[in-house]
Amino acid sequence: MKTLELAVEPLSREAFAPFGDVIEASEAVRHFPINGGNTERYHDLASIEPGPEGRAIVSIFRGQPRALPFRVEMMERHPLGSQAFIPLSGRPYLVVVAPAGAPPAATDLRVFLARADQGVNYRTGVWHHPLLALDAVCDFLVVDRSGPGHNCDEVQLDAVAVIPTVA
Ligand SMILES: NC(=O)N[C@@H](O)C(=O)O
Ligand code: NI
Repeated sequence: MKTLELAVEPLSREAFAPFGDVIEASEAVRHFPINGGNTERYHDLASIEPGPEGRAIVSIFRGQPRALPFRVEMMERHPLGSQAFIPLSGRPYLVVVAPAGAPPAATDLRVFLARADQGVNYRTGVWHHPLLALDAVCDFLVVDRSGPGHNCDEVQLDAVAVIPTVA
């Protein structure tokens, strides 16, 4: 099968906007002091979409590290709800996405390197690769949907998309 190498981009709110939200305490988001000034609230960072008859739930995913270079051969989507990952283990991780809609070709994929202080929220239906932890076993807080209906579609890619070793 054909292979292609993917470029790895730094994760930013702007670059990730077609796919969902970046969850980070950035000066670019609305923030304000609470608790008498003891605490700063970085407000309303992600749109959690529990979908029809759904309920937003909080889980922890404990991911085994992926070896690089990594061969992306499949993608998935959640057609009924959003899915957010917030890193808990102080390490960077990889995010692979493609726009919602028709199943992606390997050339449609975008790869982002997320810092340990950045979470992501995949908008409903956005294609993504399952969790890609790096370097060590890492925990992630996950906010996604529980409810009736089929909420995970998987597709095999038309080519193998290789994520190179990142610095
Ligand atoms: N299957 C599952 O809950 N995990 C995936 O959705 C994922 O994006 O990691
Ligand atoms: Ni998922």
